[in-house]
Amino acid sequence: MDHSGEIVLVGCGNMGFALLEGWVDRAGIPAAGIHVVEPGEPLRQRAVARGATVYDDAAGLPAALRPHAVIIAVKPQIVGSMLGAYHRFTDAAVFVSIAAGVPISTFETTLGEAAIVRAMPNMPASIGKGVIAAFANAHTDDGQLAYVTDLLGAVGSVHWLTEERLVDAATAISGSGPAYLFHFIECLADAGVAVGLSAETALALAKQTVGGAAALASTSAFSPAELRQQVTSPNGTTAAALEVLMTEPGLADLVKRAAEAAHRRALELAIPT
Ligand SMILES: NC(=O)C1=CN([C@@H]2O[C@H](COP(=O)(O)OP(=O)(O)OC[C@H]3O[C@@H](n4cnc5c(N)ncnc54)[C@H](OP(=O)(O)O)[C@@H]3O)[C@@H](O)[C@H]2O)C=CC1
Ligand SMILES: O=C(O)[C@@H]1CCC=N1
Repeated sequence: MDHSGEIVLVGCGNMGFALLEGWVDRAGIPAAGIHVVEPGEPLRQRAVARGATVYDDAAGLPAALRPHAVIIAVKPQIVGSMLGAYHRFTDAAVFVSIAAGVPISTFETTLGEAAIVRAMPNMPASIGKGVIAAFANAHTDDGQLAYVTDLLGAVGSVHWLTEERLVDAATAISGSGPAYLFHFIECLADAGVAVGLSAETALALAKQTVGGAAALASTSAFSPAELRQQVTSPNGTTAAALEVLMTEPGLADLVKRAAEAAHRRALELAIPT
């Protein structure tokens, strides 16, 4: 990847900082070229600790700055009101929004015929293991598409989508998905305590089980269903557990309803408050 381009990162909260960490710590993108706009003093300080240049407001950005990319990582509800301050970058930069639900049309209302990408990363980007779904508007040229693919690809695998509405679907699966898995780890650890393990041992076993199973599922030639069958001895312990998890409506229904709720919320976030 060409590391010479400068980046403006707007919002350095949970996900903005995860991207910053991934770019600087894992992908070797020079922190000095990353300009972070973030009102929160402690959050600016942790960005400074990674080597980024920080500002409490867009007005502080240097007049001569011509970034290759402006990353919008603020809450969906405030996107519309803060975009105007970045209009001056539209002639040189591609705008990459990670805001859940906010449609490209909201950006075009303020930015006009700018290059805009709607991307949905997830938290494991902070350790270079993210997955990012993305959709670009028609004003994004091939060079900008390649640049954004490299930039997002530096922190995870990038999947370009053919329709913007699919970004909301991806949000419900991979954007929010890490939280589902973190909750599953909590549940598995609690279950471990219930059958007699110490809290510390139960959490260690639960974390490594989910991490190991995810790594195996990612790298194995077998499908998740085949791997599940390999763990399940006839009339054994796993079969006893899966009878609980897979008897309808079961876990499948619960996960489907959870993802549908996330998807509905993404659609609601498209409507300006
Ligand atoms: N968390 C996640 O795993 C993921 C989040 N996203 C999306 O990323 C975006 C950010 O989410 P998340 O990081 O969790 O939220 P956070 O609230 O942690 O981060 C947003 C940050 O932006 C700051 N901010 C507010 N106004 C401005 C402004 N005008 N200019 C610059 N920064 C500003 C906020 O400060 P303050 O709090 O003081 O207002 C806050 O520190 C959201 O749109 C979300 O949908 C996408 C994928 C995954
Ligand atoms: O919860 C949210 O709305 C954001 C989007 C995906 C993950 N976090």
